[in-house]
Amino acid sequence: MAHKVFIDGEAGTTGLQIRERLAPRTDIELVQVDPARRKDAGARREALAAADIAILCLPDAAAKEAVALAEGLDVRFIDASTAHRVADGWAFGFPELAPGAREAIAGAARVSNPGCYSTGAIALAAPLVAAGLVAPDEIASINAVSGYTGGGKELIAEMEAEGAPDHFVYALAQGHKHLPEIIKHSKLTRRPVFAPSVGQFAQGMVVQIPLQLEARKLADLRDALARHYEESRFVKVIDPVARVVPTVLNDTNEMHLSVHGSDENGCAMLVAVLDNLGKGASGAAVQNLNLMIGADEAAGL
Ligand SMILES: NC(=O)C1=CN([C@@H]2O[C@H](COP(=O)(O)OP(=O)(O)OC[C@H]3O[C@@H](n4cnc5c(N)ncnc54)[C@H](OP(=O)(O)O)[C@@H]3O)[C@@H](O)[C@H]2O)C=CC1
Ligand SMILES: CC(=O)N[C@@H](CCC(=O)OP(=O)(O)O)C(=O)O
Repeated sequence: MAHKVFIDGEAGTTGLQIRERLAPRTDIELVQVDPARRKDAGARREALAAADIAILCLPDAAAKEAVALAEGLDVRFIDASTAHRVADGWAFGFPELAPGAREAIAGAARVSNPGCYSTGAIALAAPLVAAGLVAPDEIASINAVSGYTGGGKELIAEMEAEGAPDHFVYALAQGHKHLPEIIKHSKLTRRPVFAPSVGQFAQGMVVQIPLQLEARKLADLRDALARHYEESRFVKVIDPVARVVPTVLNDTNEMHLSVHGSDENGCAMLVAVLDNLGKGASGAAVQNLNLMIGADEAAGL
């Protein structure tokens, strides 16, 4: 029997892309609300009651509201928002994070997806901290550039309007919403300075972590990442390239990690490339859904 899936927020950027990935599948039946009533609490509760799994593609407040609306119902959640990424009782939806993560997601009633920048930052930092190669207080800064769809419908409208900038940096006040999850799930003990930016392109991102090598060699870092991800179908450790282009993995659920720098100069740059709407959002949600329903992890991806 098909699994019933309700995408709450299916008219949004993340929701639409999840719907596109799920619509052709015969093992999934989409539960939908009349578009005119998509923000109506009663209509949403009816959809939640009819669903086995609800995927929340909503602003944080509306995601919390959806969980409250489902009180007493037997529906499992995948939340794409920031609302529950460091909350107790929620599995963190990054199957490649550590041994057991995949099984925890598969058996969970509530799964919270990582943010897009967080996916890149945690993918680089967590295995190196876990291996003892990077100290928990060592990562001083994280830099990133994202396509503008990362900001949802509002930022898309702004960046597609006449006179929009080619590039901007933001979140300079150091309150970016992804920092708590990056710290928690990478097991950092110091808050990194985070420098995200947005470019005049729709999808794709690069996340960078600079490091002083000290006694390490680049190969130590690269080998540890390669070992951690050797079984992964979506996360690959690749050779460094001279120019890192944020859009190369668009419309895929893949993420490429690479270790750049120079042993001679003593500096390293860890780099992650992903599609903010792929492995950074909609692809990750579908991967987690696959695990939760016991389907092939890569189905529809
Ligand atoms: N875009 C990205 O790259 C990523 C986004 N996310 C997260 O996913 C979530 C969705 O983001 P995104 O798709 O970009 O945002 P969008 O703004 O594109 O879409 C949000 C959707 O939610 C709908 N909505 C708002 N309030 C309610 C409500 N009370 N009930 C039902 N629907 C509601 C909106 O309706 P309306 O159409 O009327 O505006 C809109 O369709 C956010 O929490 C975001 O942080 C996570 C990772 C990456
Ligand atoms: C470009 C842009 O504006 N990006 C968003 C984050 C996108 C994202 O990942 O949203 P979630 O936190 O819900 O995952 C931001 O910086 O707020």
